Amino acid sequence: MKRFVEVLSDKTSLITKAQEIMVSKMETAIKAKDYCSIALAGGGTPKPLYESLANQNLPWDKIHIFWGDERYVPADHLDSNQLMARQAWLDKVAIPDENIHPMTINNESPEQDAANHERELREFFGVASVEFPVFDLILLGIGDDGHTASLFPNTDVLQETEKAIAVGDKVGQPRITFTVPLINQADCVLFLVAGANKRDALDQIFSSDADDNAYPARLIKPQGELWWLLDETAGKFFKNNDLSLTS
Ligand SMILES: O=C1O[C@H](COP(=O)(O)O)[C@@H](O)[C@H](O)[C@H]1O
Repeated sequence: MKRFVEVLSDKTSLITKAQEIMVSKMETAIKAKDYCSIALAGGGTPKPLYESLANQNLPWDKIHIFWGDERYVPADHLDSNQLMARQAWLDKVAIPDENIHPMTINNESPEQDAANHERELREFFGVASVEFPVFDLILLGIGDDGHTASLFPNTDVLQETEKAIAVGDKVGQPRITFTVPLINQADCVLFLVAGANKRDALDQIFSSDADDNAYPARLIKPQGELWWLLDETAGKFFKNNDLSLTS
């Protein structure tokens, strides 16, 4: 794993840098195999990135979009990660419908919905059940409790070693989520973190001796590149490319 940490002066610079990395990863993947697979994060932080990507002229027919996690709500619900990305970006560009691969919530059972999405994922990548698909790029955020995707602190899903898609648990509410081994198989994982409310969690995530299960973002160690982009308010006490605190 190659790890990079960058503290950007503000949220606009964070989004600009994230877009540069994304576009570069897309170009590399498309050149190598004629398509690119990207998993999106939900929440508020990546929304301006998606809005900015909506204004780019990219080879949309070669870009395949997935989500790293989804709230257990219908696709038209205001909390839906899919809805946010569609409204901010995907509905505004000429990406073919078949290139969009949401975690469909059928409301039968979270386990069934997770298993359905796992099957779709394995079919798309042509990967058998013992292996994990390799994403070109997975975007992630963190919560102020140290969760990432829907991998919440001290929950059973953190121990998952076989499934690629599983059920996360946000204090009793189910969510569908990529598992740690799926994320760690990626060529590139890009964390976007903004806001002073993330500082305490970052301290623990970057600490040499904190508990991985209490701060699940610590479990993310992809075989490829790991990028942490922090805005000034979140990353105030970190030096670029140095995981130790400066004060
Ligand atoms: O619930 C979620 O939260 C995290 C972080 O969201 P943010 O609004 O603080 O950026 C997000 O990465 C995850 O995808 C989402 O479902």
